[in-house]
Amino acid sequence: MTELNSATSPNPDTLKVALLGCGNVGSQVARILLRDADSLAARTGARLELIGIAVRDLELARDPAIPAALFTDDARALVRSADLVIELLGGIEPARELIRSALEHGASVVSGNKALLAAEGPALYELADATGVQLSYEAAVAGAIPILRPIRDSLAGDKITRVLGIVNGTTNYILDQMDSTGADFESALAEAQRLGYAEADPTADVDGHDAAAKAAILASLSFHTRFALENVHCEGIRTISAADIEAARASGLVIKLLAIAEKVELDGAGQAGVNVRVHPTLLPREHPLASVRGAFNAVFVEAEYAGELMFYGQGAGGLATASAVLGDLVSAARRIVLGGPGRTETTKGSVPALGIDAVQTSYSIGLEVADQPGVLAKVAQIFAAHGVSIETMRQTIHPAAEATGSTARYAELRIVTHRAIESALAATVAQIRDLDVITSVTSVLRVEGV
Ligand SMILES: NC(=O)C1=CN([C@@H]2O[C@H](COP(=O)(O)OP(=O)(O)OC[C@H]3O[C@@H](n4cnc5c(N)ncnc54)[C@H](O)[C@@H]3O)[C@@H](O)[C@H]2O)C=CC1
Ligand SMILES: N[C@@H](CC=O)C(=O)O
Ligand code: NA
Repeated sequence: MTELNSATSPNPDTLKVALLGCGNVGSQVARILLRDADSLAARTGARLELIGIAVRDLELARDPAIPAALFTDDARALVRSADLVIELLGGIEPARELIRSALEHGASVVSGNKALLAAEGPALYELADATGVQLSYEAAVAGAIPILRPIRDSLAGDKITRVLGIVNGTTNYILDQMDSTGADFESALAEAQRLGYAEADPTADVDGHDAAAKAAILASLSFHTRFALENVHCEGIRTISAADIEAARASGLVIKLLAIAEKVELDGAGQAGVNVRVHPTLLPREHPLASVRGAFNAVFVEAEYAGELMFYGQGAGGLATASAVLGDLVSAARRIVLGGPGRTETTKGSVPALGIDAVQTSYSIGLEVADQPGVLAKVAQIFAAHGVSIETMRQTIHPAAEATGSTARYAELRIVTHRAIESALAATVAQIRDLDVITSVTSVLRVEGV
C-alpha cells in the first residue's frame, strides 16, 4: 500500500477506494465495485480500484465473490492509502476517528452512518471543507431514495416549508406486517432483522432514534440550520398495540412512524421557527404515505415555489442502499477527475428549533370510562376548557367483565380532535387522566393528513 493518494496527481487513471465494513451494505458495495468495474470507470472517467475492505474478524467466512486478499483488520492503514473512503461500519467510534483521518489525509468520504452524521455532521463538514474534499451521505437518509441531493442541490433556489416522511424501513415493515397480516411485533421485528433492514441494535429503529437522526439531517439541510438530535422530539412504536392497529383500521386509518420537520409561524410578524419530530401517526388510508408498504420509505417535501414533491423507494436493505453509496462515490470520484471545489453545506443559519408544544396537530384519544350518566359531559367540559374542539366521538358499550367479577358495564370512547396547539392537547389529556370516571387512557396518537 502506497502512502501517496492518487487524487493528488492531475487526471488520475485510477482512484483507490477503501471500504470500511463488510456487513449488509458493505458486502453489496464491494460486489458492485468488483462486478461493475468497467461501467463505473466509464461513468467516472477513472477506474475505481477497491484496494481493501476493513473487517473486524479476518477468520469469518465471507462472500466468495470477494477476493480474500482484500480483507484487512487494519482500518487505519487502509484509510491512509485511499483516495476515497466508504464508511459502512455504523456507530460513533471508530467510524468518527477513521472518517476524520480520511478527510485529514485528503480522501473524500462516503458514509451511510446517520447516527454519526446527526451527532457530528457539521464538524466533519468543516473538516472536509478545510481539506477541500467531499463528505457525502445520501445512503444515510431513506436508503436508496435520492433525497439529500435534491434537497441540497435541486431545491437550493427554493424555500422548504415542510418535510414529512416515512424514513425508517424496519418500523414501517413491522407496522405494515402487524396491519396486513396480523403478525405480532416480535416476529415482524425478527423478520426485518433477517432481511437486513434493522440496525445492529434494533432498538435504534424501534424507539425512533434512527428516524430521529434522519429527521435531524433532513431538517438541517432543508432549513439551512443545524438541528441536533436533542432538538428532535422522538417517540417510537413500542407502545403501538394490535388493538391500536385494529381501531385505526376500523376508522379508515393506518399507523405510520413519521418524521416531520416543519416551519412554524410564531406570530403574525413573520417570526418563525422549525419543529422536528418523530412519532407514530394516524393517517387516512387514502393518504399517499399510507400506501408505503414493507421497508419502503417516502418523503414529502413542501416548498414555497415547487409546491409538493414526493420521493419514494427502498429505504433499507443492503443492495438498495448500496445504490446510494455508489452514486455518492461516483460523484465524488468525478470531482477528483474533473477538479473544482467540493460541495459545501449551508447549515450555518439560525432558525430557532421549537419544541413540540408549539406545533398544531390533532389527537386521537382512546378512553375506557364508566358507563354512567354525565361522563361525556365531564369529558367534553375539559376539552372546552382547553379550547380544543372535538371532531368525532365514537362510543362502544362493553358488557360487564365477568372474568374479573365486575358487574359494571363500561364504555370505550374514541375521540378525534380538530387541529389545535400540541400544548393544549397534551394538557387536555393530562386533565382527563385525572377524572374519577376514567378507568384508563388506552391510547393517544397524533393524526395528520385529514
Ligand atoms: N442496512 C440498511 O438497510 C442501511 C444501513 N445504513 C447504514 O449503513 C451502515 C452499515 O449498515 P449495515 O451494513 O446494515 O450494518 P452491518 O451491521 O450489517 O455491517 C456493519 C459491519 O461493520 C463491521 N464493523 C463494525 N465495527 C468495525 C470495526 N471497528 N472494524 C471493522 N469492521 C467493523 C461489523 O462487523 C459489520 O460486519 C450503518 O451506519 C447503517 O446505519 C444506511 C441505510 C440503510
Ligand atoms: N435500519 C434502517 C436502515 C436504513 O437506514 C431502517 O430500517 O430504515
Ligand atoms: Na437516500
